[in-house]
Amino acid sequence: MATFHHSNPTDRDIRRVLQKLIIILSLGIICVSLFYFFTGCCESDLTENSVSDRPASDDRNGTFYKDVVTVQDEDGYPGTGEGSTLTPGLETDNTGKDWKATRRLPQALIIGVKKGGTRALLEFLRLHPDIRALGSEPHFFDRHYARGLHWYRSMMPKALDGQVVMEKTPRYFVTVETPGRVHSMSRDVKLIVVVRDPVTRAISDYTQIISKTPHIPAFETLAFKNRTNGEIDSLWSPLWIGLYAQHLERWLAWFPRAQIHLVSGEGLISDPAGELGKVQDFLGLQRIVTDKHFYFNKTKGFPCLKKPEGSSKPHCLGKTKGRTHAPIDPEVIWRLREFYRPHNQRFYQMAGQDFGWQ
Ligand SMILES: Nc1ncnc2c1ncn2[C@@H]1O[C@H](COP(=O)(O)OS(=O)(=O)O)[C@@H](OP(=O)(O)O)[C@H]1O
Repeated sequence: MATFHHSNPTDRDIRRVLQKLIIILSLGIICVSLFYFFTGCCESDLTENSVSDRPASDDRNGTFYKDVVTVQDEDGYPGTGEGSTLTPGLETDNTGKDWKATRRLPQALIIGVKKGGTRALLEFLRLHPDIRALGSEPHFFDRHYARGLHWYRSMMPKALDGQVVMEKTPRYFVTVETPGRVHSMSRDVKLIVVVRDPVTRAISDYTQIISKTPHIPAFETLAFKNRTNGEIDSLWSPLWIGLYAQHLERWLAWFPRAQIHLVSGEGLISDPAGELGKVQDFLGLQRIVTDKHFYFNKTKGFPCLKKPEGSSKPHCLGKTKGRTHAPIDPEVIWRLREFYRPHNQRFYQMAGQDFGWQ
């Protein structure tokens, strides 16, 4: 009787199927690895000078790390206002070379001042091809520091080698702990402050506050500790923020003067290209944003962009920028000018620059 020693055809089929499965699985693993490699998802470390980094496990354990966080901007700017959300790394690289770009900690920060013209400066700088700026205010050093540098970096837009990564959070200038924290991230970071006549700035600040909380007392009431003897309440936030010398002094304890560039808020309105030219020099960039990018919009009463980033249409800043200010008693304005005079003089001396506020 004939015997059959060769293997059962069903077993052979199973073996073939298994081999195919193993090959498909291996190919899958290789593809996924390549994808992660090229998209930069596996970047593991921070820059060398990131001394106050939290361990990645801390950041990702669900307490500190959230895929979507709520940010509260001073701005009220479309897409970045109070209660809006900011998704880590949502912005794409408009250079079309996204696969080469990585997320880095910022090399430059616009640290203030609130209502100085920080949004205008950021939007104008974004026209520069060598600048990659975060649109929203991350408030990392003042509010979200516990999330760690890993989280902060994940917020930044991807950038190519040679591009300058930056963000703006105007509150940094006045928060006591911020200079030291910024210094521990990087001692070389470039700092930009847009300063504006502190009296106009205070009124602008109050105009914003009252737009959100309409039933607060009048500016003229809040500005004084005692209206009868004319004693100014210098601790009232809209006035306290304008004590520029006091705030700058804290930054100068950590950073050399040459590392801090002061932009005139008034100049940014009257001559945006001139101020932008100086900022580009300070950042070590070619002067690419020039007067050909701006036009003066008579209806808005401010310079606007002929062609903003990612668009071919002219564009002015939103309606929360360039608001009509609340009318203030001229005598109160006069008193505030007297109050700020010595502070401004001290600030001009520290800055080595006279901003010409009355
Ligand atoms: N080009 C252009 N368009 C509109 N507004 C301009 C512009 N340049 C500077 N400014 C001034 O910017 C002021 C708002 O400042 P910030 O952007 O720093 O405000 S915020 O702190 O981010 O809320 C804003 O203050 P207000 O005029 O009080 O609204 C403007 O005076």
